[in-house]
Amino acid sequence: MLLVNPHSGKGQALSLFTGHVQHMLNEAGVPHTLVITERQNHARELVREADLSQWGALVIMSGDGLLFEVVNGLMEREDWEEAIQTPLGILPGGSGNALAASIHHYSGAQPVSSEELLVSCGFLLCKGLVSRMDLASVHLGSSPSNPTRLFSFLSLAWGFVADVDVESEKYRHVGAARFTMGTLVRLASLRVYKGRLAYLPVDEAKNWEPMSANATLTGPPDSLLVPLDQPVPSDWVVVPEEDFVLMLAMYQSHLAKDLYAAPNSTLDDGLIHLIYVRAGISRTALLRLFLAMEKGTHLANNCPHLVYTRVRALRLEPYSPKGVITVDGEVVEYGPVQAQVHGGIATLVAPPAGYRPQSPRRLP
Ligand SMILES: Nc1ncnc2c1ncn2[C@@H]1O[C@H](COP(=O)(O)OP(=O)(O)OP(=O)(O)O)[C@@H](O)[C@H]1O
Repeated sequence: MLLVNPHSGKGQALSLFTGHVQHMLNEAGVPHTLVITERQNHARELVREADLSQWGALVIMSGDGLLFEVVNGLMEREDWEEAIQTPLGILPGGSGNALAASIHHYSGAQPVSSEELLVSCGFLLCKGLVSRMDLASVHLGSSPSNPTRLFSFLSLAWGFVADVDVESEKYRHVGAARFTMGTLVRLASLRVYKGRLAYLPVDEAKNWEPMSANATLTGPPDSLLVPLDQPVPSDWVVVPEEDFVLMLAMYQSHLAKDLYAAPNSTLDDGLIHLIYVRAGISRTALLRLFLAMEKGTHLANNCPHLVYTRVRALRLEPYSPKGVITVDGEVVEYGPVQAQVHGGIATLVAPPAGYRPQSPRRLP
């Protein structure tokens, strides 16, 4: 099933699909049914109810937001454990296209233009290789006794990055350049975000009483988390600083096509790559970090304000009453939030680790 959001990106997803990918699928003998999404949550409802045995894969042609709906629709099903093993595919039709860029990168290919990225993802779709993908379970807790849980395949952001993501929506007509424009605008009014950040380092992962053992939540138990109204367990690290410029948790390599934010990440490493920038960084140094992020060299920049660490779970408690938190680029309820990674629970149409593309052969 190929779900196309006709409004994604610059509003050309359907013509991009028919112009670049459809004939590739036909030539590769990949039968597909096109579903044009009609509204927000259409895809989520559709996959929640669908007879999944009919489909070899669920592929979306949109930005990451439509895949976010599909993942959460699958995880809301009674048979979530089986449902989330349905191979998921992505064709870049948005302006960010973080997962598509990550898959392209994992395939060993060099960075390319937006249209070439679409062709590359179409080609990988025709090949049909599948891999495991991590998901993070994210709890949003303005009401700690009844937290909302959702599943994320890409990122959790607060502060500078989340603000830029939301504020740059108005520049979406320029495509991927919207993030550069948004970054420059926000740099001009750089601010400090106050809150408490804590995390479970990779080596400390110990299981606690499963949090989702209550019957109301579908999905795997979050054995590393305790309820949001309780202090974090003793083996967590509480970051001493409470003034930040940004917090970014990534489970894939790219935050957008040209933002190679977590260069050490792989599709199913079972890790959250946590990056935070402490307050006190100058505008110039922050700009330098974002410029370096295009090449993925920002972590080697020796920036004293930047901290990078690999974790299994984290908790963020923002102090300011208003603000923006994004999950996979989508704005979610603002307030305390915690997450834990579930290694490799989803399946993605993407080449496995170590895959190297064959050099093109000339047809006889
Ligand atoms: N026909 C539709 N009309 C309006 N909204 C839709 C429609 N189909 C899907 N949506 C919604 O559009 C939202 C944005 O989609 P998505 O993130 O995939 O694309 P995008 O916003 O163009 O991508 P990007 O954020 O990279 O620019 C999704 O949350 C989805 O629910």
